[in-house]
Amino acid sequence: MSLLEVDGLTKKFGGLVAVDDFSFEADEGEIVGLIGPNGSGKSTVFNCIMGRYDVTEGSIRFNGSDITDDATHEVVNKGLSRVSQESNPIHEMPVAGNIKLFTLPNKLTSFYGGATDEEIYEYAARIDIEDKLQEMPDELPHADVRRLEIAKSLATEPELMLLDEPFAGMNQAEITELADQIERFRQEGMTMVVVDHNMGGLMDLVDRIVVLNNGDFLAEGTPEEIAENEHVQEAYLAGEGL
Ligand SMILES: Nc1ncnc2c1ncn2[C@@H]1O[C@H](COP(=O)(O)OP(=O)(O)OP(=O)(O)O)[C@@H](O)[C@H]1O
Repeated sequence: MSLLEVDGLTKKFGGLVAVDDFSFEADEGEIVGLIGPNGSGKSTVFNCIMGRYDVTEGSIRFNGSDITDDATHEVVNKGLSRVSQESNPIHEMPVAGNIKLFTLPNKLTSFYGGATDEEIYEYAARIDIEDKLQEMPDELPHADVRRLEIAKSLATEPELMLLDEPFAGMNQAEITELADQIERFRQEGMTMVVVDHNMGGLMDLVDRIVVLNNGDFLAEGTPEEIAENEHVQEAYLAGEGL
C-alpha cells in the first residue's frame, strides 16, 4: 500500500475538465516529481488532495484512509500539508509568530496554546531560518520568505508534504541549497510530492516523475527516462521545454 493513492481523479470546473481520470501514488520515503506544461492541472491535483476543491470523480487515500471528501483541516490533522505556490505571510508578525499561527488549535479565535518557543526554533532550524525568527517577513529576501512557507508547513508535523513550485524565483545557489534541505526532510522520514513546470530543480532530487498534460496522465519514469521521453518532449514543445 502506498502512503498516498490518487485513483481516477477527475476535477471539472463547469465545462472545463482540469484533471481527467488521473492516478498516481507516492510511497513512504519517496520524493515524487509532478510536472507538466502551464495549465496541465498540477495545482488542481494538490487542491483536490488538500480538500480545497471538491473532487468531481475518483478517490484519494492517505495512510489507508479515504480523504476524498475531507475538509482541509481534517487532511492536515491526518498528516498531509502543502506549501503553496504563493507566499502569504502575515506582514505584521515576525517569522516566529507566523510559524506559531500554524500550531494553534484554532488560529481564528485563539492566540493561546500552540508550539513553545523551543518548538518554533526547531521548525525554523529544519529549514535554516532559525536566526531570522525575530525578523518581519518584509525584511526577508525572497528565498527566506519561501523557506518561511516551508517552516509553516513543517509546524503541522506532516508525514507527507506537497510542495508547489518551491524553486520559483530562486537563483541556482538557492535551488541547490533548497534541494539539499528537501533531501534532508526525506532522511528524517518525510514523503514529498514536488510540483514544477520544468525539470530544473527536480532532476537530482526526485526518485520518480509523473507527467500531466491537459489534465491527463502522460508518462511516468525516472528523471532520465522522462527527459528522453518523446511524448513529454512534444507536450513541452509549445512551452518553455524541459
Ligand atoms: N478555481 C478554478 N476555477 C476555474 N478554472 C480553474 C480553477 N483552477 C484551475 N482552473 C483551470 O484548470 C486548469 C488547470 O489549472 P492548474 O492551475 O491546476 O494548472 P497547473 O498545471 O498548476 O498550471 P501552472 O503550472 O500554470 O500553475 C487550467 O485550465 C485552469 O485555468
